Amino acid sequence: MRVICWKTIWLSIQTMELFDNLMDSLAEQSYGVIDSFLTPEEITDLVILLRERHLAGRFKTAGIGRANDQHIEAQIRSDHILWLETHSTAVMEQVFFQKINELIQCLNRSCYLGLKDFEFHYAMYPIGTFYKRHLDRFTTDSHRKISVVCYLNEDWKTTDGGELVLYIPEKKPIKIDPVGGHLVCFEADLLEHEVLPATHERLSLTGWLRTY
Ligand SMILES: O=C(O)CCC(=O)C(=O)O
Ligand SMILES: [Fe+2]
Repeated sequence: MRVICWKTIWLSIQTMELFDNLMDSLAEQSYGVIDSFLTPEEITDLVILLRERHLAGRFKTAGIGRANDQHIEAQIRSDHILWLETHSTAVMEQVFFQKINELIQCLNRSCYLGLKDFEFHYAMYPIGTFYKRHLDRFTTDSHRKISVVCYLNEDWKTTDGGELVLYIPEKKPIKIDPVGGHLVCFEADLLEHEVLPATHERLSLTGWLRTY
């Protein structure tokens, strides 16, 4: 006899509701936020992975420009990044990718975006570092449709700074605190944005949903 796990059903109904709200917000304002995309335990596991890899010297100073034409511009951005491998054997990264795949399916169903792929990197912003106002999509690569940032900052306070500022055309800029577990999505070719300096190290998973 099949046992129905009500907790699983309840959790997936909750996730669907969160995704529905995100779709509405994306359609109306070109951006959306989910407050509890990751649980505190999931954040802790991802931070452990991030720190292990950082200690192993695998992070690089982030550059600007296309993948095959990157150069470092410390006046524009000064975070350190490490790209994730899609076929990672780390369980927590696979759990994260599974959630991103569910998000992609939802976006394709509701917004007909034709998303087929994603790419993500860990980002570590040391104290006082920033990423000046920019647009994520390159003029020569139109396949990045949606920018996604998932924060990994445990116990973040508003006074710690490090806000993501979204510049929505003809509206007042929106400031978002990089609170652990929060996920922000926005249209990669539309919204200019910047990362303000923080008084604490600032951690995230940042990526793009692509049409291939
Ligand atoms: O970390 C954030 O809030 C945004 C990061 C960002 O804009 C980027 O990596 O392109
Ligand atoms: Fe960006």
